[in-house]
Amino acid sequence: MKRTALYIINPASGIGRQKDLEKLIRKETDDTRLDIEVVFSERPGHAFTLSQEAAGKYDVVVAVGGDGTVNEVGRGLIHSSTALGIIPTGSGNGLARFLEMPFKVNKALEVINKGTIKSIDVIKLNDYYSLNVAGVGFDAYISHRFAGKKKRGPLAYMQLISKEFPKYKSDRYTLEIDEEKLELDAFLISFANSSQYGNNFHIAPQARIDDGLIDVCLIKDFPKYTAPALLISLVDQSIDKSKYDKIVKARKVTLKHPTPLLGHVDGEPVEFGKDVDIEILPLALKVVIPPVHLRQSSNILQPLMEMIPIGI
Ligand SMILES: Nc1ncnc2c1ncn2[C@@H]1O[C@H](COP(=O)(O)OP(=O)(O)OP(=O)(O)O)[C@@H](O)[C@H]1O
Repeated sequence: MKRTALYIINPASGIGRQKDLEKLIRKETDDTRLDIEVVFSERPGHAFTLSQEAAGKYDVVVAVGGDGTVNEVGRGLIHSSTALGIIPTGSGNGLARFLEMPFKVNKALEVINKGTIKSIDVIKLNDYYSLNVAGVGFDAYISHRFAGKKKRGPLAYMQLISKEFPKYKSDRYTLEIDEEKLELDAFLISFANSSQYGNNFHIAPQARIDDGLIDVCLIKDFPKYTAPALLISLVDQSIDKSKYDKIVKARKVTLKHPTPLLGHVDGEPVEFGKDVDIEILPLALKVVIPPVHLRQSSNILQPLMEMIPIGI
């Protein structure tokens, strides 16, 4: 039986390769298997509305964009029969990389034509939903600073990090992780569903997306001179071996702070308030994943290669 798919394109995501995507989607669709419709998100939050309206009506709703778009579209499909598809055209693409989605658009479209469906967990933080990684601390601070900047892409992001890092001071947080109570000075605290932020920076190397658990990553206060080693350990997936890192797997977490917390959810800046209640929603979202021959595990150079606009 033919499946139905709604493509939601975010024209503002990524590094400017969105033009002609609609044509390419129509050209590469196998219309013996799939009936498609294509729409564009018109403003922040619009992809969520479109996706929520489509939940239960289409077999697949495809997010064409980065982690922000994937979050908006995915959030609209939680606990529905409709699966999330991903055509990764953003600048970080954390969930797409974790799921080993191919990054060439024609290959990613083949995944939508042929892919299989798997259920994944979702993390709920107060009224927000994270499909990938959410948190507070330095990464959240950077997401707030990065929002609204005209210069996008991984290089602009790294530039901002190197400018802000020397000035940044760790903060004190109170947590209850399942039954364990904890107070600590942390550089950042991440709540990870997948293993990586995006661009192959792995904050939770052992995370599994369907284990019903949140990987709570506590990066403690560390001397600034150890930053290069920590950065390398994010890339080579060994941050969990650092003495400045503690990772705890949990179902439920409460985070408290004396003043309202700036946070991020899948890289998008949010404001959490003083208390954050975090819980896992096991297997709450269906996702289209690539069949084995289309899986692409990516290396650290790939994000740079994607900036060269050939081969889409
Ligand atoms: N038509 C639009 N105009 C402006 N912004 C939009 C529009 N549609 C969606 N958005 C917003 O664009 C933002 C960025 O999208 P997205 O995260 O997908 O791309 P990215 O930031 O390039 O990728 P990544 O998150 O992988 O780094 C999201 O916050 C989304 O709400």
